[in-house]
Amino acid sequence: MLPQAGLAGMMGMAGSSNVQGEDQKKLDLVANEVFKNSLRRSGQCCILITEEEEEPIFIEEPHRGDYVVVFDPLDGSSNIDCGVSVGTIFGIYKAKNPGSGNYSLEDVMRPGTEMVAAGYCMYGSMSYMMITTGKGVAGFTLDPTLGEFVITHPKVQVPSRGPIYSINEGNAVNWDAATKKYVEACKAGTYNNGKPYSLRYVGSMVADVHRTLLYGGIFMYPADKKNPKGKLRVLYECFPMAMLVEQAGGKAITGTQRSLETMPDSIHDRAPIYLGSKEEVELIEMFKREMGAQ
Ligand SMILES: O=P(O)(O)OC[C@H]1O[C@](O)(COP(=O)(O)O)[C@@H](O)[C@@H]1O
Repeated sequence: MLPQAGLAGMMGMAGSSNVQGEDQKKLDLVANEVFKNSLRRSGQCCILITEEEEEPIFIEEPHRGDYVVVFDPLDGSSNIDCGVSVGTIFGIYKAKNPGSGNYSLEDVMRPGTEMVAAGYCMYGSMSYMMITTGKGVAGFTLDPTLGEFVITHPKVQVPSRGPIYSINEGNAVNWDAATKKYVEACKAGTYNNGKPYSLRYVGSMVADVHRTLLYGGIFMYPADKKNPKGKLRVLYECFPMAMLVEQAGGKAITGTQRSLETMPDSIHDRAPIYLGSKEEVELIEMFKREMGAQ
C-alpha cells in the first residue's frame, strides 16, 4: 500500500522487505509504482524486472510492446532519509521474438552484452540523466526553470586514470588478497608517483558511479567472505553501469571476467564489480590474475 501524501508520509520505512530481505523504504515503493505505471503505459514493454518485486511483471495487451526493462527504482535507499544523493538505474533488452506475443524469462536471463540501452538518473544537488544506446554516453541535467533535461555532457569519456578509489572499507577484513593489495597501493600512491589516492564513498552506487564517470577512478563492490557473490544485483545494477562505463571508454569486471559477459543465475542474482578508469581496473585485474581468488 502506498504511503499517504506529504513529505512526512514519504519518509521512513514501509514496514515490508523486498526479495533480498532488505527493509523497504516508503519511497522505494512509491518509486516502484511510478516507474511500473509509466513503463506499462508506454506501450513499449513486455516484461519488467524490478528490485522491489520478487517475480517478473509480464505486461498484458493492450499495453504490451517488445522491450524488457530491468530497473532499480531507487538506488541508495539507505541514504534517502538523510537527503544524500540517490538514483534510478535501468537497462533495456529487445525481446528475442519481437511482435510474437510469446515472452518468457528467456527474454531476461541474458548476458549484459545483449542490452540495447542503459542509464541512470541521479537525484542530488542537481538531477542528472546518463544514457547509452551503445554509441557512447550522453549526459543531461534537469533545468528546473524549464522542467526539462538539457544536454550538458554530449560525449562522456572516463579519464583513463583517476586518483580516486571508492569502496566500503568497513568490509576490508573480509576482502580477497588482490582487492586488499590494490587498495593498499591506492593509499600508498604506488602507481601514482607516491601520491596517495583519495577515498570517496557515498554508499549510493549511482552517486559513486556518476562521480567515477566524470572524474575517473574506480568503484568497487567485491565479493568477500560475508557476501560470496558481492552485494550488487547483476541485471539492474551491474549490467547497466558496466555498459555505461564501457561506452564511456572505461572498463567493468567481476574480478575474473568482463561484467557484461556474465550470465545471471536468477533475476535478482548478485555479482562482484570493479568499474571505472581503464588503467585502474586493469591493475586490479592483474592482481587478480597473479593472486587468484585467495
Ligand atoms: O552499505 P554498503 O554495504 O556499502 O552498500 C552500498 C551499496 O548498496 C546499495 O545501496 C544497494 O542498492 P539499493 O539501495 O538499491 O538496495 C548501492 O547503491 C550501494 O553501492
